[in-house]
Amino acid sequence: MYDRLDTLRARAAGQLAGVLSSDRGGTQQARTERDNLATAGAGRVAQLDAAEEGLCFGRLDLTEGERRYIGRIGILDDDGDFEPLLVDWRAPAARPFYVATSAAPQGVRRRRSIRTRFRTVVGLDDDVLDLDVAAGDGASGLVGEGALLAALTAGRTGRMRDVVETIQAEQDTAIRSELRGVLVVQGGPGTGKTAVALHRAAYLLYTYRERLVKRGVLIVGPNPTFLRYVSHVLPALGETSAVLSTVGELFPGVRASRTDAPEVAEIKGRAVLADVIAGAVRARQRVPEDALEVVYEGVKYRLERATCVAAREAGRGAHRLPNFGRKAFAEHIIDALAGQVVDRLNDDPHRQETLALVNLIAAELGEEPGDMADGVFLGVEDRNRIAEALVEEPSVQEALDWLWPQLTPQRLLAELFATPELLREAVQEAGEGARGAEAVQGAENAEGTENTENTENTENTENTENTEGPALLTDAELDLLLRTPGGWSAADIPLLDEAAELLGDVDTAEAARRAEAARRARIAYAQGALEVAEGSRSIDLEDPREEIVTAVDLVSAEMLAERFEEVDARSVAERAMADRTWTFGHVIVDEAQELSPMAWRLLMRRCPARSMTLVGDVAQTGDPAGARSWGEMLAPHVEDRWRLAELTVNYRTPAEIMALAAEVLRRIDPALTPPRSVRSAGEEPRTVTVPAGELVERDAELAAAEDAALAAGDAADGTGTDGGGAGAGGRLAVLVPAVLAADVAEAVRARLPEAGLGADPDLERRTVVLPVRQAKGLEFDTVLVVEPDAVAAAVPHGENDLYVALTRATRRLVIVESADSED
Ligand SMILES: Nc1ncnc2c1ncn2[C@@H]1O[C@H](COP(=O)(O)OP(=O)(O)OP(=O)(O)O)[C@@H](O)[C@H]1O
Repeated sequence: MYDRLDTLRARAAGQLAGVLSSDRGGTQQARTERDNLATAGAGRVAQLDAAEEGLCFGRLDLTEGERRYIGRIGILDDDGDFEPLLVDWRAPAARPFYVATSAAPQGVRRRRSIRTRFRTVVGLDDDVLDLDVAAGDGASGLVGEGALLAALTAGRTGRMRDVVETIQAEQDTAIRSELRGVLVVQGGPGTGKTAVALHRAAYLLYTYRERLVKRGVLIVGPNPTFLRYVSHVLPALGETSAVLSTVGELFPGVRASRTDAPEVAEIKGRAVLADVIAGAVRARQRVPEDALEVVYEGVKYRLERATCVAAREAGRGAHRLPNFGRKAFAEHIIDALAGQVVDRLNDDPHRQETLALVNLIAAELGEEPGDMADGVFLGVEDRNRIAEALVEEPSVQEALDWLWPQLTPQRLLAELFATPELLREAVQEAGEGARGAEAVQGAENAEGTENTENTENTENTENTENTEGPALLTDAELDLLLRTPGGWSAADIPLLDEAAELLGDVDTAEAARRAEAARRARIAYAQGALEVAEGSRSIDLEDPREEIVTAVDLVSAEMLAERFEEVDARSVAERAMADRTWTFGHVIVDEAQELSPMAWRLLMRRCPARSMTLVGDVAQTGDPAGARSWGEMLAPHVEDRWRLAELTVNYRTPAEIMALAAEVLRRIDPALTPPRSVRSAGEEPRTVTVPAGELVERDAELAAAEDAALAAGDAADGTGTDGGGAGAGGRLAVLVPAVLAADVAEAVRARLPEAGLGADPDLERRTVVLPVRQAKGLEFDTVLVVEPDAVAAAVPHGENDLYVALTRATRRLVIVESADSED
């Protein structure tokens, strides 16, 4: 198989070299096609390279005598019959490797796990399924137990690895679940949810390639540290077309750099903010109490309230989105002003004298008095010219901007959060808007019409009665939202997206309009080209008895135009991340319990087809805006149309450590069951109690001792490197309450200068110090949890954070608490 891999690789590399060295000239079209070929060729080479390590890892001996090899990619024999030499792990034929048991052997007699190191086989594990039945074995429920345990006890490296060789049956079911609809994968710590999420992405891209490569698959993770931790898994599986992102990176052109206090982030995450933003948008379409004055050519004109109300109605009637309705509104205002200017000029006190003079001249010339005789002084064209001049007038522009500004999401939110009056107006308007919409909704439902557009805006208004309801946000909450402008936080991103949605993307609409105009131009051009072809058809060939096929018969103008369309050479990922309105073929969310209702609204917009995989654990929710229940979280978007896959086996945390974590889980919710650990470590968790004043120093001391122990392991393995760099012997994390993070990091640095510290530390360092919240989704061989009581006491999800912290270790857990905290 490796011989065949070498051949395929040489061929792919040769083709790529050919494309790259070919003539760089030619038309734009030719260049773009060449770029696309080169990208595809490079992808193929990368895919073949990725298959090198562990190319073939399984064999199935079927009862019927067939033998199948399972591996990272599919390889066909090329001796003429193109029999599969190796079956891709994602192909249906590979499935029994993951799910066959002695109770349900699926035609499998023997499953063999093959372990290789480079190109040498170093181990075999056989499950003889019919023998297992005879011996009463196979009760562990694990598939390929030997290979699995070998994988689980290996030292961690600071990067997540793929698990294709040892996927377990319940994970396989989730991975291969169909593409459509919303799949929720719920599982306790260490049950392989992240592994499932990533392998599912690879499976979907393989199985539904045509459909998914064009729109892309988006994988959302909780923070950049986590994304870096998992970022090697898909490339190692030969997949490079998934987009990894946090929610904070999903608004093009904005990078979240500001940090919100947790209570502020929580308010910003509430679904009611959608109403507040809708209110803010409406409130920006103002009318004056009495009238607004504008100055044109030194003369004051009044825009009466009634005129402004009528203009606002005209704008709102013209388009649902204010940035598109504004044109109609502005035309109304300008028209009203132009009318006033014309009237004023016509009422000029000198007009009668001028008229008499003009008539006199006309009479002298022996001409008719003409138009002017009936009093029409300024015609339609004059009025249009005045209107054009008015649009340019600063005073008029100022009035228009006050009445109905053209807003970007950034300007709307920056001004909203910096101006108490705007915020209050927005909330008031939101209350009225929501009540109004609810009434409309009620009426429409009564008529039996379905209105999907409005449901999203009214979904959180149960508590706003038709009469005056409770305020959507309290005064104290409004105060928390106020801040000076400058920079955006992660919690602002869904709000910006919401605002863009409610205002109308002028840029996007403009781009679409230009694209459509260009398409029409190309069609017109192509039509011309076809006509020329038709006209120049040789007369000699025009034999009515023969069916002559010409270009005109073969292609339509549209087809020809498509051929000339410039193909966008950017990757799907690049295009998707640059376009706010991009919709993905599938969206996968890891640690999905952490997302706020506002973040869900953003993600749902990126996936209108609702083809999604959401993995997480509602018992691990740490974010104040996160979810308590999947049903509650999903109801506004898909009601109860989602399916659940549950993972019950913990592959990470040894039984001894899990027993301790289970106590915390009981405190979170006695109804929850901890996942069953697949192995024990043979070592109980250790608690070290230290005097309160020495806590920080002793943490550093213990961290140094554990670091040294891991380093010794590295040295024994022969994988160690100098200092605190990467080695395969294992990783240590010191997990601390946020308030102690800086002090402990400083003390650890003094002893271990190479340790990974700070907001986004390098996880490949042997030792890292992390605030507990940052440890979500990660794992380490040894974990030191500092001051667990302080972690648990944090509001509102302290116990959940502690549960997360206690379940990060694959081998050893040390708890450090101060004597005071024990009291
Ligand atoms: N089938 C498997 N074979 C080998 N290792 C596995 C398997 N499933 C999971 N693991 C390993 O178990 C560990 C935990 O997996 P993962 O991080 O995906 O769990 P999780 O459910 O996302 O955990 P948490 O919710 O605590 O973040 C990882 O090291 C992963 O590689």
